[in-house]
Amino acid sequence: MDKQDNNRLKIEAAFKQILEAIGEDPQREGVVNTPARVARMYDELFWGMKVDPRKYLDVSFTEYHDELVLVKDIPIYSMCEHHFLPFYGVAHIAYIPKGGKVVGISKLARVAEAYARRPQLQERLTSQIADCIYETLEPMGVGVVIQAEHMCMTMRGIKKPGSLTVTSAVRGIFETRPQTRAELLTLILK
Ligand SMILES: Nc1nc2c(ncn2[C@@H]2O[C@H](COP(=O)(O)OP(=O)(O)OP(=O)(O)O)[C@@H](O)[C@H]2O)c(=O)[nH]1
Ligand SMILES: [Zn+2]
Repeated sequence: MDKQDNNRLKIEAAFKQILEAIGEDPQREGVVNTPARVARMYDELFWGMKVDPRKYLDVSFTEYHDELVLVKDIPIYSMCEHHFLPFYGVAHIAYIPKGGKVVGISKLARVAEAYARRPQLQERLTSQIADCIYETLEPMGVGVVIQAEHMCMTMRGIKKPGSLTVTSAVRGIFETRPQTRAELLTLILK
């Protein structure tokens, strides 16, 4: 049995216990395959645990556009590490290349996706994306903004549906030049 099979079995066994603990009959027809389904689903929701997202930025190429590149409204789904409930929304990722070092724009979304598919905090997700791009591409600057709704705040707890959490992480020129940062935030949030 390989490691992945073994991990799925662990999740299955644990989820069967959760079913029992909430008063379900784990043999009931409707839920008998649920532990196995949850195990497969967790593979999908947490696949980012197994990758180093820096690899997506290995394939940079040269194009002398040393000005803003902004990919807006990238949908993201992540899991709150405190409650294991989803938080979801959009990520906006901007960078200003240096020395013509650019990447395919889909790679920015791939970086966001890989970090989102882990137990996360919105702040950490935002900084991880920014740091990954800043350290790998060594651009003039990077700015990341995420706007998300947290189900742990909407369907339970304080129950405030529609509340939106906005986080930002800026590096390089966006950090040192307030005017450049202000221009970016205006473009992102309009
Ligand atoms: N900063 C931050 N907090 C988060 C994030 N996701 C969830 N939380 C918060 O994590 C906190 C966990 O607080 P606890 O008091 O330990 O847990 P709790 O009793 O379930 O808290 P309530 O949600 O207030 O009922 C809550 O305030 C959540 O709103 C996130 O991405 N960033
Ligand atoms: Zn939560």
